[in-house]
Amino acid sequence: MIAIGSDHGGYELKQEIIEHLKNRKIEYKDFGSYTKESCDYPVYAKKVAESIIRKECEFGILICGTGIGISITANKMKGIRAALCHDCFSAEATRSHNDANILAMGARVVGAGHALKIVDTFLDTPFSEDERHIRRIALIED
Ligand SMILES: O=C(CO)[C@H](O)[C@H](O)[C@H](O)COP(=O)(O)O
Repeated sequence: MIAIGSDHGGYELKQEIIEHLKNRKIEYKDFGSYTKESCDYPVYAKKVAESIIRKECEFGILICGTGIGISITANKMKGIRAALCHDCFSAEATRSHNDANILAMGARVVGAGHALKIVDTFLDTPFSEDERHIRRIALIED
């Protein structure tokens, strides 16, 4: 199950990603926002992060205008490793090396076509399970 959330700045891209997840038959839970009305990204970052901490969802996708505010917020929560990615190389590396559990993007930074490729790369790349990466993630958690 994928948790997805955005503020108003990310609302339209969120809806495009939801359509993409439906086409790929990937289950998702939409934590809002549900309109383009101005709202506060920390609210949605918290909802998505909590669903991962509860293990209700395996991964999260968070979108705001830049991806910055929403990823800063998510990373304040223990157990969350939110990666702000605007290219496929970073999306692959953060899954493989950091075992990132949230992908953050900025809808004012990246186009929808590219964003969908980044989503696919993130969701389709496994964690490497390499000892050095496990050690570094444990240091993050400490
Ligand atoms: O937190 C952000 C900046 O890193 C996001 O991009 C927000 O979406 C942005 O600040 C919202 O801006 P707005 O002027 O209220 O639309």
